[in-house]
Amino acid sequence: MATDLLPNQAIATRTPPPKNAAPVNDLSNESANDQELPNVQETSDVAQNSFVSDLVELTKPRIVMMILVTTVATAMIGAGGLVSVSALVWLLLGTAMIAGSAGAANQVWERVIDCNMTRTASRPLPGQRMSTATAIAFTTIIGVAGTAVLWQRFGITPAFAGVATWMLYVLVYTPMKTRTSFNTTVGAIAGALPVLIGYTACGGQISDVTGWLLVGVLVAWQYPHFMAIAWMYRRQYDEAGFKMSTTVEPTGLSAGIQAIVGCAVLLACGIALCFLPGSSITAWIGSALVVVAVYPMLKASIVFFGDRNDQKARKLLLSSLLVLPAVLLIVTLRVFW
Ligand code: HEM
Ligand SMILES: CC(C)=CCC/C(C)=C/CC/C(C)=C/COP(=O)(O)OP(=O)(O)O
Repeated sequence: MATDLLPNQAIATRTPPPKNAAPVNDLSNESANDQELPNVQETSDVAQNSFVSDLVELTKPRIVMMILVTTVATAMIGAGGLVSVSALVWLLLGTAMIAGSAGAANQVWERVIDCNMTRTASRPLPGQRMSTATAIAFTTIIGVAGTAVLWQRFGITPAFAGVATWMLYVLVYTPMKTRTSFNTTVGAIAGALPVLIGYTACGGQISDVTGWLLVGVLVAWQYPHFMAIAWMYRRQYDEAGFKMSTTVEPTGLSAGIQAIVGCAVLLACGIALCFLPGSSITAWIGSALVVVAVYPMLKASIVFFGDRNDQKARKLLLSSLLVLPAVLLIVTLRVFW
């Protein structure tokens, strides 16, 4: 079973210790008495550090970090300018806690099926490094805390956007993953709704076209982003019983088309955001920059569509991780031009 790994996976993937593995300081082993045993403090420090790192891993930190990037951009777009440091700190803290809670709840839900994929088997729950009760307590605490921070500091709208995203991702998208490949569309909406947290927290209205165009940017971006991943891990998804575009249509042609269409819609939303404040030379410059920013991902999508292999898919994934921040930077700068 091919197990292409994302760069970080090579580090993150570790096989859980066999159930009957002797404990680290097994004093029944004679030779152990002759060796310098690590002192209790060192052992407990290591255990504490690994527990904390497992809690962080439960939140899907790299996805949360990118969500926070979108939050900073959409907050400034909603504010029509700079946002105070204190507001930004509370906004990022609240969003990170809700997003992390969603990621952790997803891992609680998938703790059994995650054992069936090399990519996810080393996570804290399938890796048996944390109890389900601890994970449930953790996701509840940070989810409630994050919602309270957003509600208290920014009002009910951004808090509601966060709770709605949480529920869509955990209670709708996650169970859909083993039933229909349409789950990706639901997941894309869940992954896009957080932009409304930053946008409405800092002055934007939920009825603004701008906010929904930003949602459109994120929804569109997730297709090239995930179709690359769906191809790279197609065998693992299929063997684990997930329904993804590349498992229900194994040639990958559908995945390639969805990636290209996602790039086209992303271009349209980005250009519309540049022209929304009015047609001007800066709108044309901004639009040209959006085209330049999206081009590498569009090219990678077309190349992947024409020649579907892991190497082309990895290039598409990596381009997606660069294109999103670039497009968000351009549409945010448009606020100041
Ligand atoms: C349909 C929606 C999405 C799906 C199905 C999806 C799926 C995935 C998967 C399976 C990975 C690999 C995770 C791993 O390393 O095991 C990944 C990586 C990543 N995703 Fe997404 N994702 C989606 C949307 C998003 C959104 C909305 C964001 C943030 C705005 C995001 C940011 C990232 C980042 C930064 C990585 C790279 C992490 C790394 O290098 O390991 N994704 N995504
Ligand atoms: C503010 C808030 C509630 C934010 C939450 C939004 C969020 C976590 C979006 C992630 C998007 C997404 C579908 C990730 C893939 O999950 P997956 O289950 O397909 O990934 P996996 O296969 O690696 O578990």
